[in-house]
Amino acid sequence: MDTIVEMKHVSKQFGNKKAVDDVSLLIEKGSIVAILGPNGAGKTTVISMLLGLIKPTQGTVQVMGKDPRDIEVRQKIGAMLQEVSVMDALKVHELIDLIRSYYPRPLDIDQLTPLTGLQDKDLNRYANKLSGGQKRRLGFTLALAGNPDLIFLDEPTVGLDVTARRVFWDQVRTLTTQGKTILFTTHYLPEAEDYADRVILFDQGVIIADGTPDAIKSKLTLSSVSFKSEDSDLRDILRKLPNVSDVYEKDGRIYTVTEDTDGMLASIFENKFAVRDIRVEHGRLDDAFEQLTTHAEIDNKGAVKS
Ligand SMILES: Nc1ncnc2c1ncn2[C@@H]1O[C@H](COP(=O)(O)OP(=O)(O)OP(=O)(O)O)[C@@H](O)[C@H]1O
Repeated sequence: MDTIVEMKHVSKQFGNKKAVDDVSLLIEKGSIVAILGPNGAGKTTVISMLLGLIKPTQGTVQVMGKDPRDIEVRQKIGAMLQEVSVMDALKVHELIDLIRSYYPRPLDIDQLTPLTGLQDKDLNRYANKLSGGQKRRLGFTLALAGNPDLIFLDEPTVGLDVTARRVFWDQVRTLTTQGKTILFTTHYLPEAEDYADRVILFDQGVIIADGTPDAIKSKLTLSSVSFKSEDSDLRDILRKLPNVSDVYEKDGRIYTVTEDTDGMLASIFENKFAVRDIRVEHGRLDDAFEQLTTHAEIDNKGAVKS
């Protein structure tokens, strides 16, 4: 594996608060990694350490084999943070040129705009006059301006409509084919599910799940095949089928819980069960996330409260 980011036993303490607690991780070059977690989980603290903005209290952080504060590393990193702090007195093209000037081998503006969807007509406008969506595109443009190898995107699609989101993620995918690595945060989990190669889920300063979205879902969520049927004996027959772990009825539908939805469909057709309106449902990353981050409180009588 070609490693671009390495954290070894990293902790960050703010006063009494341990925001990050003994985190170790490696990130592979060319991957798209989603850093997820509920509010206060430690995501921003981790990213700030990777960007070299704050120092760990303990442990080591290396980006491209060096300290992230090293100038050579900084010149290979681009970041799109939540609020683009747009300088009022500058026009869009001036702002882009300013950021380009910090980097040794920046992209030209006409290479950048097709990548980020910023329109030529926006280049001459004052940055603070742009709409929310245009500001996100400008933020993305500034993150890519220096032609970085490692790109941080903090909630990059907030305020973008559905089409703009899709175009955005298609462009991100294109960047990884050029060997670039993407680290992003989002509270919009379907986006992580659809576009991340890997999800790292933080909670209370530690990593509580790490893997492909499919691996995390299959470990934590259930799949089902459901249908409508008037056959009153069917539920008992279904319970006896191999791979069916539960059968229940909800809103006029019979649900069979199974890891093998294809096998379940085959059984329905082979046995000619009198069913209609068949649906196959797989658990979503949201379900896994909720399951992992809902902290059950135990009261003093030993009962678990969610
Ligand atoms: N500069 C700071 N001083 C004191 N406490 C801090 C500081 N920065 C973060 N914290 C605390 O550390 C914990 C982790 O914060 P962090 O901002 O990393 O979480 P997050 O996962 O990014 O949350 P969010 O999704 O709300 O942005 C929180 O309890 C936060 O209050």
